[in-house]
Amino acid sequence: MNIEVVDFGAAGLGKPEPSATEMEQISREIIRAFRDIGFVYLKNTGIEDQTVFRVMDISKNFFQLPKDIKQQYARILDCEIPSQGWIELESLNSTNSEDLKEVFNLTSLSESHNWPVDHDPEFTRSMESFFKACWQLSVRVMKIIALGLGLESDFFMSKHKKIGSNQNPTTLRTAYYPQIQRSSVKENQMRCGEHSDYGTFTLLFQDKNGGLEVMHKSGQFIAAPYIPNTVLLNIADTLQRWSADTLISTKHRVPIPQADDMLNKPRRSVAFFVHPDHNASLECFGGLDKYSPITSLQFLKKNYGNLFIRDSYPTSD
Ligand SMILES: O=C(O)CCC(=O)C(=O)O
Ligand SMILES: [Fe+2]
Repeated sequence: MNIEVVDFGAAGLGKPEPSATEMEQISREIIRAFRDIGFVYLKNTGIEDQTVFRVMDISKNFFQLPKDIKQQYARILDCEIPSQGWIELESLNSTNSEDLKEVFNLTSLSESHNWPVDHDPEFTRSMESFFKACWQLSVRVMKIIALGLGLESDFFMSKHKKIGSNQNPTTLRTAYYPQIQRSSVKENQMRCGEHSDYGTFTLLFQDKNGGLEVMHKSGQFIAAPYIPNTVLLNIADTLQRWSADTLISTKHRVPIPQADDMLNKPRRSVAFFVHPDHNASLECFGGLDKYSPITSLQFLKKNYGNLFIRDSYPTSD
């Protein structure tokens, strides 16, 4: 019951165009890995640990700023980009206590809204540059998943054209999980409560402390440890519906560590949540008609209305 590791090398960033045979092999392996669990590790993607750890280190400087300064960059739910900004103690699972973490989200590259440029210009630059690297890798992943599902190679790309703008909710999230006092942990509280992601798929990078757990199709949670120089790729809710449940959006969580020495270690992670454009029409592909067509934004508003509270958000063709 392990999460498989797939070698993405031939399609990694900085490599020349992979051959059709190489692309087919990677896509076969990824789709096969998704049969039992909606998570797979990719190695040799062209994004190395060194780059990821640098983003985590620079993020820490932001998280260490006094609360009243971070508050100036807090997420504003009632605005065009409701995901962007700093969030303290978010709850990803409404039945539980809030998560023991703080995060900063970057969604729009074209707006400086909520950006701590004056307090921390290095943070701004490193997040923007990592957003772009993850975006490039995601485009390659989109091609490979399309191929593995027998779709046109630009099938997903054509629905994700506005990443980095206010017309697409794709988000880079840097998260900081502080040290924990066991006595102050509330009942059912976690570092990150059990949930599935909302969008198309997610790229997830953990620090060396690991800690993520993922639900196997048997219902049992299994460890998804840190593996050097890999990224975790997981299917999210929008792609599950779009694929008429062929691909499964897997629940995951980060519990409170059992070992006392791990409680004293802060934990960091960085995630890139890929979403279709707001106005992308999601008709179940492959000739399946399990769910009626819906736009990406309608799907988000229907299922995550607590985040998408406005009547309308920017769209254009
Ligand atoms: O921090 C992690 O490893 C997981 C975070 C996560 O799953 C999320 O923010 O959606
Ligand atoms: Fe998640």
